[in-house]
Amino acid sequence: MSSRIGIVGCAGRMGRMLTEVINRTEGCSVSGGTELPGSPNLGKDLGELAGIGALGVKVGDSAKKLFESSDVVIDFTVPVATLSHAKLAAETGCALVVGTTGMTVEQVSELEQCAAKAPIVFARNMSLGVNLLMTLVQQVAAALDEDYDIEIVEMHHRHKVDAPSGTALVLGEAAAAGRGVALDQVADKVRDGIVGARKRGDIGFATLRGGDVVGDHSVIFAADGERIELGHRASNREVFARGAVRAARWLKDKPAGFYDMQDVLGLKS
Ligand SMILES: NC(=O)C1=CN([C@@H]2O[C@H](COP(=O)(O)OP(=O)(O)OC[C@H]3O[C@@H](n4cnc5c(N)ncnc54)[C@H](OP(=O)(O)O)[C@@H]3O)[C@@H](O)[C@H]2O)C=CC1
Ligand SMILES: O=C(O)C1=N[C@H](C(=O)O)C[C@H](O)C1
Repeated sequence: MSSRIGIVGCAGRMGRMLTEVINRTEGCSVSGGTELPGSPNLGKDLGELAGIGALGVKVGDSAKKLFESSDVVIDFTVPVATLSHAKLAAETGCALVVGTTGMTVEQVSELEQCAAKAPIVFARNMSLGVNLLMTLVQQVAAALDEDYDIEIVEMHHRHKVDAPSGTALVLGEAAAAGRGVALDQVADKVRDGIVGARKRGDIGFATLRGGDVVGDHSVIFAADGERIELGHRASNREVFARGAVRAARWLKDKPAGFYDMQDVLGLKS
């Protein structure tokens, strides 16, 4: 049977890309989409918004109705909205795929609590490439000692509102795990003014914003005399949307629980 997939935030950059990818994926259909009350996009056709021609599915403002009429809902919005959607998932039992970044530790914990009542995939990067990179970064960090300074550099488009990116933080967590430390004990996210020399063992972050960059990430291991760089560049948003749709299909018959892309892609050992 076809998977009915709903999209909250369907007029956003990722929302529009999701409409296109779901529509062309065999065995999937777009069950509906929402934007906030008052949005100029309410009532518009999701297909028209995505530039693929009318699908006969209009943008609504009732997330509750969307959860009741979908097998899975995909959410790339903002943290506060994602939490209200997760509560609807818990109420209705509808599966949820979350790609929203910029959530606090407390917000992620609330999301996880909702996963006791509905299956939820949460991944700050849905691309296959970044999920493989996470494993590589952990392995390299485990193989090197603190003579290798770890710096994470990311660049995104001018509209991005959160920093460092969710992916940069995930890569930082992978590097910290490789070293057997917690990221929040060693992260250095802001440098401005006379901040002193670099502290041994720190993991530094640098954030660049500009133009239409979809998402570039580099993890640099810098020692005296040599430098190793592992990186990923997304050249379009389709990689994230394909990952999200893959997660939605994987999630359809799963029991309630909190999953990530490593589960979806079978990368956990
Ligand atoms: N995990 C991953 O692989 C990826 C994650 N992301 C993350 O996804 C999120 C969205 O990114 P992007 O698509 O570029 O952002 P956009 O701002 O383009 O899209 C977000 C959309 O959600 C809408 N929205 C906000 N609140 C609600 C609500 N309560 N109900 C319905 N719709 C709502 C916004 O409406 P309005 O504009 O009116 O506020 C907007 O249309 C970000 O956190 C980003 O970092 C992005 C790409 C990949
Ligand atoms: O906002 C974006 O665009 C992206 N956000 C995610 C992040 O914060 O890591 C994933 C991707 O890099 C694009």
